[in-house]
Amino acid sequence: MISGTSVIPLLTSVLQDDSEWESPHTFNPSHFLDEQGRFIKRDAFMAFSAGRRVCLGESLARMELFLFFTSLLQHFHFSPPPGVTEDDLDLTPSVGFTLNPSPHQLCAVSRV
Ligand code: HEM
Repeated sequence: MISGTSVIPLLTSVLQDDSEWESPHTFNPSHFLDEQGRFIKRDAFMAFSAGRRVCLGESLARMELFLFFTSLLQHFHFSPPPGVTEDDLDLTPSVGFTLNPSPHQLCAVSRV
């Protein structure tokens, strides 16, 4: 490869690799749980890339996401709106520069 060539890694090649993930195209948090429900680290989860150009903000991003979501889940119970079941939810991502969830309505009921 010629020096100075721009390289754009396609992380979907590993993040959606069907030899690595049980259901690579669906939102499935169980990918990160063993049979006992304990967290497992998956080497194929490379959302922050790897090597020399790995994300410099990885630890900050992981800490922020942990604090943000645990704090929400400790304070609220989330559910679909009345009349909608979890099976009715369409979790197909909208495709853009990144994969985003499509807009949903939900109820957040205070736990306290
Ligand atoms: C969920 C959140 C984040 C994700 C998924 C993410 C993902 C990534 C990825 C995949 C790259 C490599 C891009 C490439 O191929 O060159 C990258 C680079 C980078 N990220 Fe993040 N990032 C996140 C949050 C952050 C935060 C919070 C910061 C800083 C506060 C940050 C700072 C950087 C920097 C400076 C680079 C460039 C590193 C380099 O090329 O030397 N990122 N990020």
